[in-house]
Amino acid sequence: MNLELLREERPLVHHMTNEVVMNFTANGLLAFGGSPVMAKEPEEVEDIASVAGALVLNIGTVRKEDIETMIKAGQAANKAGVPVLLDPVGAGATSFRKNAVQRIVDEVDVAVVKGNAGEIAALADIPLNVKGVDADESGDAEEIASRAAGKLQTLVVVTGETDVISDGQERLTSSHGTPLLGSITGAGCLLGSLMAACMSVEKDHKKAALFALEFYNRAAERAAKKVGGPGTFIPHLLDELGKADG
Ligand SMILES: Nc1ncnc2c1ncn2[C@@H]1O[C@H](COP(=O)(O)OP(=O)(O)O)[C@@H](O)[C@H]1O
Ligand SMILES: Cc1ncsc1CCOP(=O)(O)O
Ligand SMILES: [Mg+2]
Repeated sequence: MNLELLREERPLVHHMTNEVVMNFTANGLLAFGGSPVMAKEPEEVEDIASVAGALVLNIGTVRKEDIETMIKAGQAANKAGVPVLLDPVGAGATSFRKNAVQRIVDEVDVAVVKGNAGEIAALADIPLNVKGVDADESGDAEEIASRAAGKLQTLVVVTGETDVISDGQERLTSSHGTPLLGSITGAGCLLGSLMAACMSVEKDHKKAALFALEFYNRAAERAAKKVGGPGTFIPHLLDELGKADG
């Protein structure tokens, strides 16, 4: 994965995402070196998705009518060879969300599904306690990732204290990061944006996902050393995302 190339190209990442994290995600992706655009108007999503470097579909505050639009955008991305990342926010919380994800993966060729353990477990039909958009960390993330990858037939990323990437056969794990990421909203959503930006320049999506995970979590570790709590963590995280890895 060539970060210099990404920063030169500044890939456009089309987001159809939730209202909670739009600003934070846009700032984080800009700091990292990508170019965010948030757009969900049915009349324009195909035009934007087909010229983007990657498309993020995030169901955090999705409404019934948005699902059709996401599918439309996803299919336009597929036609143009633009990779699609799906973040199944809160998928374990309601059957509406779980069904929304199922419809999207049935109708769109999704390259990566990235979520926390509770969300991905729900998609793999593994029972776990889920409270809203936050994860229950009691499950076996490796097992959850493998089962979900098999069921969804996509690359799956399960986030948490240890992150797992699975394509159903091979599993990669990464244990960087800081618990402070769990004390701000949008930590997972921003990771998805960075991953999508990396997928636009690195066609081996497993490599792109691992690079994004490690880069992001190491930046968060450095930021955590400089702060006393979640309020000051956010600006330090943005600063660290703009630096070289290390
Ligand atoms: N306890 C933890 N220690 C270290 N890193 C964590 C911890 N919990 C989450 N992370 C990191 O925070 C980011 C968001 O993960 P997570 O909290 O699982 O997602 P979400 O915000 O979607 O629930 C990931 O990069 C993950 O590696
Ligand atoms: C709090 C909340 N509610 C609906 S979407 C959302 C943001 C979730 O962000 P993340 O999954 O990155 O924690
Ligand atoms: Mg999330």
